[in-house]
Amino acid sequence: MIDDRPEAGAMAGMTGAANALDTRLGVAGFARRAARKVFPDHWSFLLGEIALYSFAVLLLSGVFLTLFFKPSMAEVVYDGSYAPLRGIEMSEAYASTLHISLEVRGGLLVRQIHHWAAIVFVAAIMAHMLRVFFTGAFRKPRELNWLLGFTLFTLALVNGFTGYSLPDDLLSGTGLRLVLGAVQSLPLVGSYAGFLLLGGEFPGTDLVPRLYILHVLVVPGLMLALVPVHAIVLPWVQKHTDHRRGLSTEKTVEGKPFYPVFMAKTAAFFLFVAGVTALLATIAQVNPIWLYGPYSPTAISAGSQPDWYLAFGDGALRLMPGWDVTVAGHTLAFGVIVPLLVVTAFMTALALYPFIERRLTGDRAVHHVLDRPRDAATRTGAGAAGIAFYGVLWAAAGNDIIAERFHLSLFATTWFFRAALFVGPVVAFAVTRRVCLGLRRRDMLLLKHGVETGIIVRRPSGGYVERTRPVPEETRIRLGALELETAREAAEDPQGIAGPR
Ligand code: HEM
Ligand code: HEM
Repeated sequence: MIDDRPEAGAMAGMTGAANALDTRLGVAGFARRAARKVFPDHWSFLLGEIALYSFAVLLLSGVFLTLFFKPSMAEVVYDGSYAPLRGIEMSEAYASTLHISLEVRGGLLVRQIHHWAAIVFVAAIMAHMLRVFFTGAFRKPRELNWLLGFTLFTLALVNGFTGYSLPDDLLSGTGLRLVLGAVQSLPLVGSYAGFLLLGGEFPGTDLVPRLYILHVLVVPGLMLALVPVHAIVLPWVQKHTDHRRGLSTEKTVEGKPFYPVFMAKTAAFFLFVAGVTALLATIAQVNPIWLYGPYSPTAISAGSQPDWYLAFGDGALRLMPGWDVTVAGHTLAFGVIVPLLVVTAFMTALALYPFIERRLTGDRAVHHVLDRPRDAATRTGAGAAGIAFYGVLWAAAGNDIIAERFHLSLFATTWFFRAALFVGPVVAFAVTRRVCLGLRRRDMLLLKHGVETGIIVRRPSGGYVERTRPVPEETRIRLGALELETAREAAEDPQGIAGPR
């Protein structure tokens, strides 16, 4: 019988192609297993995918920009279409970014897509990192993936900074000047590190080409190598974690197969992320460099701010008093060194958190089932303290704007943030921990007494009691009834194994 349906030809073609590939590479077995691989379904697992897809948008839009951007600090006289800057001397980098924005067809849109994608990218990474943190998904066996993720986070921050610096306008130059100042004030190595970056004295002519190579080759190359290992290979090999629900346990995962369900969903999700980024780039202006003019070492740019994700470093610098100490003829700029140390200590604690928690709790067990934040009250409190610390530094980067808009004294604002930096994390830790403990106790009460029905009955003896009904199985699983019971049983049985700590 001849199958004359229109899709029959396509199917036969695909089967033919699959056979041809299998006879050459022997991939059929793997492909079949891969297609059946199960992915758990939960909205919070999409945060990592948003990061993944905005990275793809960055790569695509970045390639377009390289076609027109000139990474050169050679001086040219502007004669483009933007009248207010005509006749002004500027670097080729700035002139070419103006050209992309104002003359290349679709150039402004792609530049804005690139910039918005960078903003969304880092926001998604942070949200994803917080979900991994608060659910304890970093515990054994995923500590390595946490470290890989942290490396990706740092690389994203570095690339955001180098990208922001490329157009060589007044704003990017001010940011660069600040970072170079910080690098140069490092004891012993500062001057050499500065020369290495600049290829001579500030501003030199090598900085933009060097940042360019970092921005389009070195850092994206490293990320391209690490992202698949982090987001695909390791979750595949170690299996994805899941929340306590349904059939998911430490040994099994409940979810949809990779093909066709997950693939269709994730492809649609990529289009959604790309679409939202393009929409943002269409309606919301970002970094209108033509308004700022070219960078000049003598110009002062007031009110300049970095992209949101680097603001915490700027805030740390703003909060520290400008203390200088001279030791054996060398000036130590504590105003810069202390904020650098604080930011480095914060980032190091973040990177090493899985190992710190393991040490403190003694929990060496393998975990595939996630915690709810309330299950680990101390960890959740520590996370809230970290957010408060970061948040204060971040907000302090806008101390001048806050002072101006709210008609406050700049000194009062700065002192407020200095105090908040010490008090905020302590309060956040104590309050969050207590809230978590309270919620956990409520869960335990529910498991012990059952669900209230509102029906009061009178006992033959005369007393009144409320009738309760058993907690539904799904809720018992979610609240961790099993874990609580095994822990209690083990604790009560002197011969039993020790309960998980
Ligand atoms: C470029 C940045 C990043 C991308 C593209 C990315 C992407 C992903 C994706 C797609 C997954 C699997 C799905 C999911 O759980 O969301 C994942 C898992 C994971 N990520 Fe990331 N991530 C990034 C950064 C980070 C950071 C900064 C951390 C933490 C410091 C981190 C820690 C983890 C861990 C521990 C897992 C395994 C979680 C599990 O199995 O439940 N990632 N990542
Ligand atoms: C982690 C990935 C990346 C991040 C976070 C990032 C971020 C940025 C940012 C914030 C800018 C300034 C945009 C502006 O002018 O307003 C920029 C510029 C630029 N980026 Fe990227 N980028 C990334 C990857 C790439 C890649 C992979 C390429 C090329 C293959 C690229 C090429 C460029 C070029 C040529 C510019 C200068 C032109 C311009 O400023 O419009 N970027 N990048």
